Amino acid sequence: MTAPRLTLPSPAKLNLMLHILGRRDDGYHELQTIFQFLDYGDEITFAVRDDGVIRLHTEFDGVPHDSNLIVRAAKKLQEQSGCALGIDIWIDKILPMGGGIGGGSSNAATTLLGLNHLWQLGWDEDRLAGLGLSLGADVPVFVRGRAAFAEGVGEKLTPVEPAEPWYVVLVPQVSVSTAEIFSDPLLTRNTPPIKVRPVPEGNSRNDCLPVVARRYPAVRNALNLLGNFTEAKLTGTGSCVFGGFPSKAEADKVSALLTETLTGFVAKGSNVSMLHRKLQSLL
Ligand SMILES: C[C@](O)(CO)[C@H](O)COP(=O)(O)OP(=O)(O)OC[C@H]1O[C@@H](n2ccc(N)nc2=O)[C@H](O)[C@@H]1O
Ligand SMILES: Nc1ncnc2c1ncn2[C@@H]1O[C@H](COP(=O)(O)OP(=O)(O)OP(=O)(O)O)[C@@H](O)[C@H]1O
Repeated sequence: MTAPRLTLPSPAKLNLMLHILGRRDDGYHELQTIFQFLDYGDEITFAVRDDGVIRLHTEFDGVPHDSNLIVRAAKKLQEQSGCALGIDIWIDKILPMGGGIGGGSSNAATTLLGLNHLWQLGWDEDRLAGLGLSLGADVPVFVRGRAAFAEGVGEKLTPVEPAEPWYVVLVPQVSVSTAEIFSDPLLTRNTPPIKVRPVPEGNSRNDCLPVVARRYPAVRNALNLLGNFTEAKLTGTGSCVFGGFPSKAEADKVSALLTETLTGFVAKGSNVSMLHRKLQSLL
């Protein structure tokens, strides 16, 4: 008998602002950032196996099977929970890699939440977010599924409720290495912490932008083009660039003009991840 399949969303995120406060002894940077989700992302399908084998059936260019964050997340959860079950996994991948919209981190979080459900582990969110952090700084926010003001390396999360506009997201055809941007000597690393909550208006800067724009002409070009219509921002360390619009019609109009020469998409901002909305509907 074939096992039933469960398909779950794996949404993208945007960093609505990103300040770098300093560098820790382990080389990681202390940040303040606001994460919001997009109603746009990959879809991951799971089917439980009873032989303990973990197998991702979809191949990724340049990412070996055992290095894929989906497989690493599944293996860690299996090891730490002592679960004897395995899993077959397929992914419909639409999120660009190295785009700053968190595709790999989101895939890891969807895997953790999906397997917790299918393997009936009963882990709570704190424990899943803790395991997630060991896979990447952006994984915990995807595990928790609420738009958040993040501190530390991105793991200290306070829920926030920014406006939920329609975004035009441009995807310059370059993959930006997060590690490379964080090691650039010219990176601003001394922005004073914001101590007031909620974060006051006028703090929407991304400290990575000058370094990324200098290194990647394609990102600079996307910022300039979108900047003709709205405030154009960089998410994470890029490469993606985004701007908000009050309606889908306006976002579609600008997107149609820009995607004649650039790749991009339109998506709604969301303060609750579509993964969590789907999981809630299963209970
Ligand atoms: C820049 C952001 O995208 C903002 O959301 C994230 O903080 C990056 O999160 P991520 O892709 O999950 O990052 P990780 O896979 O943990 O780290 C990639 C590399 O970026 C650097 N890194 C990352 C996060 C951070 N707070 N400080 C860093 O210095 C480190 O060199 C690390 O080796
Ligand atoms: N399932 C996965 N999806 C995407 N990338 C993965 C995955 N597993 C491993 N990777 C590796 O992780 C790298 C970063 O991918 P990711 O899509 O998370 O980048 P990103 O959007 O810039 O993320 P972030 O905003 O978290 O920095 C990829 O270049 C790839 O080598």
